[in-house]
Amino acid sequence: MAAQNATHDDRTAPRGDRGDGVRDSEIRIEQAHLDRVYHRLAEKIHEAEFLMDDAAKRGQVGTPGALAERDAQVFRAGVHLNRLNSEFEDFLFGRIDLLPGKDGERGPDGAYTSVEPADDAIRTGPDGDRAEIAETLHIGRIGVLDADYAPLVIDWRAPAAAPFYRSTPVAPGRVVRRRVIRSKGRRVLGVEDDLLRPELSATLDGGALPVVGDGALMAALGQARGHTMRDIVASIQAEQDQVIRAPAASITEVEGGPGTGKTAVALHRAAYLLYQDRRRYAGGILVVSPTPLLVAYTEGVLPSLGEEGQVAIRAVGSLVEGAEATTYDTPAVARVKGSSRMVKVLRKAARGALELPRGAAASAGSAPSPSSASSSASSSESSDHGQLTLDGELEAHGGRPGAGPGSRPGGPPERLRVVAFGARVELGAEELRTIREHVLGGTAPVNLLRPRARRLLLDALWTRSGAPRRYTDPELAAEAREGFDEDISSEDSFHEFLDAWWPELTPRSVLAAMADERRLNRWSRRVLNSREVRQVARSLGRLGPDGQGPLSVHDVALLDELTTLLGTPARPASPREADPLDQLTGLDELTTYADRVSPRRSRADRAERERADYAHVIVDEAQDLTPMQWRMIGRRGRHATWTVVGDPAQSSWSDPDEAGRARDEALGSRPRRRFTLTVNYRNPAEIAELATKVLTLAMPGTPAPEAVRSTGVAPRFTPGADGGLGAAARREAARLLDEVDGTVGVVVAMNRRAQARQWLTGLGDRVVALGSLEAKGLEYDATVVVSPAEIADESPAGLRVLYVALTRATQRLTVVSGDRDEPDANAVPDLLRD
Ligand SMILES: Nc1ncnc2c1ncn2[C@@H]1O[C@H](COP(=O)(O)OP(=O)(O)OP(=O)(O)O)[C@@H](O)[C@H]1O
Repeated sequence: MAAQNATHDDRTAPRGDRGDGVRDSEIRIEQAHLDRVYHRLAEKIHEAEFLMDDAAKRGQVGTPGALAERDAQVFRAGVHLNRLNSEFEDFLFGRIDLLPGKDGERGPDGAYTSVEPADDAIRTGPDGDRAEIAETLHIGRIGVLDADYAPLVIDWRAPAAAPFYRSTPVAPGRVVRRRVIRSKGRRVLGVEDDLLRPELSATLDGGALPVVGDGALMAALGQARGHTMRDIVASIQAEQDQVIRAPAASITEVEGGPGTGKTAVALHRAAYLLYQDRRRYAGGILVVSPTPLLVAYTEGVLPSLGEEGQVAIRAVGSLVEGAEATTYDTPAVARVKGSSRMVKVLRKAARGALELPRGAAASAGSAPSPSSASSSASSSESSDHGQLTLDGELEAHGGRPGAGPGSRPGGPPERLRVVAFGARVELGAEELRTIREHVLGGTAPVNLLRPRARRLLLDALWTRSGAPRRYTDPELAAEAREGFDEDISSEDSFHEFLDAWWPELTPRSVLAAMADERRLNRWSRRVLNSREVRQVARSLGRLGPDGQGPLSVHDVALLDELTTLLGTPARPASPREADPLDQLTGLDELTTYADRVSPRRSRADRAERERADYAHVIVDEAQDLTPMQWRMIGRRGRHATWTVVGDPAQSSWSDPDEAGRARDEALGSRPRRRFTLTVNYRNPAEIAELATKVLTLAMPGTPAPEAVRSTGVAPRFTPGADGGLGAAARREAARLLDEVDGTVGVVVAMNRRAQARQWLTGLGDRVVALGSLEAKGLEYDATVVVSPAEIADESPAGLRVLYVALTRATQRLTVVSGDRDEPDANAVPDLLRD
């Protein structure tokens, strides 16, 4: 739209406004329409309530058929009622006034399908071009038809609503006036118009077409920011609309600089896809976000668009069930853990962990002994010689007296002894090792190899017993073998031996076992250097011997890789919870109303647990994903279509080429459709200009998006040198809190996070302290960026991280410079000078 082509000055007076009289009368017109819509909604709600009531009465009949019918009817009515009620607030937001269409045909939703004006729509004359408005469409969050099935409101995602977003003064199609309606509850508060054919004298119902205000975009951008993102449904711009409505086939890639609406567009696309093909996407849409802060910030957008439940928004550190990252690794450790080199290391660890002391890597058993997992060099892996006899006797040399194999502190048992055919049969350490190596020879997941290992143990015992020599008749031999297997496998002690020798490994325990530097060194030979080994081992020490300690964001991708490498053995399904209705009717397949409309949370929880594969995956801030994270996300979208949004210039990952290869692998060879967003809706031109200096250093030659507005207020620089960073940051945050109505973010280097929270104590909840990596994707009315040099020096991708930090503000930016910034006399850091 017009706003994309020129920087708008917030200080100029609105164009096209013909005074309060016109505005008021236009508001009255829209109010009358909204009243009609509400009236119709009230009728629909009444219908839904009647259905619920009627269905409840039918339930009293008590026959299985009546109950089933009641249930289905209550469900339909309940969903309908919910939908109507939840969309009741502020759902009518747009209107377009159209010229007659070329063919003038109406589509299934009652709207004209043609986009171009009819040939005779515009009459040229000596006083200029004239035309009459042929049709008016109102756009809202859901579609509403009147009693005669004529559209009162068209769903924003319907094809007929597309011109509301797509039309521009350059390509207006049939749209003459595009209006955004602001309403709260039942009251229309305001209207903002864009005139898309300003040269045309258009009439509506015989009178001149009035135009009010200066367009909704500027009104939306000027609003104060809160702690959550708002939807942009009323002011989606043409280039954004193209992404939102792009066909879902294969892979949609979107690039764009800071503030170009990538996150907003990605979320609106999720809502659009569900509208387009609900059946297909009921399989689930996953939105992957870089941080829990961004998840919390964006979570409200989809519910505000009427979509919930089918879309899971997850931080990249929360993608594995039961794991929630709560810490960050240092950049050096993150670099190693995120690299695809870790695949090799983890493969070795997953197999090598079988050799560990029982408590160190197995799921079952008691807490590990002090000499296990995280203990360092002294934790020998084969000091114990526990053995087992099938007559139930355990001989534990070096173990605690009387302890079973599940709690022995040493390594796996080194001898298996059974009594068969009245004689003792034994497999020693060497044979056991040979069998293990043989079984581990393939690539199958370790936990799934246990049945094969068990079989080979039985084979070896059978051979060692001498039975093959005794039974020359194959039929007799087979029979005897069957009995032999049965006898041995039915003994508890054989199971205990197996549990100790081939325990079921858990990803967490294997990861914890990697905290032993010597062990990790062995598993990562020729892959990691000794410094890397030391750093990674030390960071994994945080997990504790049982692996239950806090996880870092990068640990989660390692856990996911281990989950695949280890495999999860099939378990008996847990019985479905008894439903009272089942007992009444015996109709097992019937899902009850209670099931379906039970609190959304439990349904979402269930879905999350069950879903390993999604129908569509949306990746936000894709530039930040490490190769290991791409592998993790790729596993969740093997059969999915994808939308991937990001900005290479904001990447905090140090090796874009390696990440690029992992991304290609995750997305596969399917065709890709690429879009670029070019307009910065967040930062005023003054802030964008400063940030561009860092962009030029970080990624020379990368074009910066064009800022759409200006505030006339330049960024402020202030010194915080000589240990005065905290005082200066606090003072500037307080000043900004006075200057803006909304939020203030104070962005510091990651290692100053805790300190920064202290600095801001007592300033209230409109101000937030953030580490540079946490600022990703967020925005504030005003920001204080503390010591750009500290942020830039923190990692190899530091300049790009600084670029992110500098582009978070919608109104004001203050930069506090520290000693490291080498500020000039005006406190401008070296990095930000021309
Ligand atoms: N068409 C629009 N109408 C109103 N506001 C918009 C529009 N497009 C974007 N915005 C606003 O601009 C801001 C930036 O949007 P968003 O966070 O989606 O950008 P982004 O490209 O993801 O930014 P970054 O890469 O910096 O994280 C948000 O406040 C968003 O609501």
